[in-house]
Amino acid sequence: MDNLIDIKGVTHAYKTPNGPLPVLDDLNLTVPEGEFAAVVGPSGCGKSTLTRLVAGLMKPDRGEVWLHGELVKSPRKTVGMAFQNPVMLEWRTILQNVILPLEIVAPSMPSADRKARAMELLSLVGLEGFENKRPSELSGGMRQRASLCRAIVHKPDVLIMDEPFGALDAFTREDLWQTMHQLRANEPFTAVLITHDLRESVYLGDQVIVLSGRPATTQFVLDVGYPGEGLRQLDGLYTPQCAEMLATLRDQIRIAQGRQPGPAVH
Ligand SMILES: Nc1ncnc2c1ncn2[C@@H]1O[C@H](COP(=O)(O)OP(=O)(O)OP(=O)(O)O)[C@@H](O)[C@H]1O
Repeated sequence: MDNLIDIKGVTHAYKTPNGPLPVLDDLNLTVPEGEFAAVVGPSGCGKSTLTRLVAGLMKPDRGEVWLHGELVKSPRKTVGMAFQNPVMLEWRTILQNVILPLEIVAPSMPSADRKARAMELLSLVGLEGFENKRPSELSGGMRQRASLCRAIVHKPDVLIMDEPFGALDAFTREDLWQTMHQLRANEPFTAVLITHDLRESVYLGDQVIVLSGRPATTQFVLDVGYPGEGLRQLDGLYTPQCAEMLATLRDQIRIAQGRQPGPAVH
């Protein structure tokens, strides 16, 4: 499998009034095409910075970011993004919000095709019938569903998500995890998910990348062998196999925070 994302020796420091703040240090990371990478690490270690570099919104001081065999030098249209608080345009309907990336990336696409593509995704995530509502008429979970549709409507090379489920209640979050799997089953894509939730990282990720404390480097990579076949089931999170993966990740986070690993979980 080819690597869709290849991050090679990336080092970056922000310029601040108190001098440079080193954030990433010789970070290497690869995500094969079609894989879902979850990135976890201590608060403030540089996770969001990493997403900005992959999207081409910033350039690293040193090192290279490659997407689909091309060196990233500027913002990429072929990246889809979703954040904790979806930014929706209130003067547009949900359907018009979802269509927006197509207007930018595929201006010559007939409007009936744009609409059909957006409706296909909206019905997949259970929002059929809400397409003519305004964003403020939807719940937070519904808005996030619509925002995921908008992030992949133009079939981006990679979907980057920065804590997209962080502001949702636990039940809605688990619903959205399942929606994420349905979207991938329908139309496989490569994804990078930043999260603070280790269960989420194991439920959604094919690999979980643990970043060290700032300046961050890749400290540990867990290959997730999720129990069961086909679409992942939430019950799988309560198996000994998942408990062990979660214990490993918890230990790695403690190490990244400069603390002692915890006692073994049985
Ligand atoms: N534009 C900027 N200028 C200066 N410092 C910045 C800038 N953006 C981020 N930082 C600092 O860089 C460090 C890493 O920030 P970043 O947002 O990448 O971390 P994070 O791991 O995503 O954080 P969190 O887990 O809290 O969301 C933080 O200390 C932050 O304050």
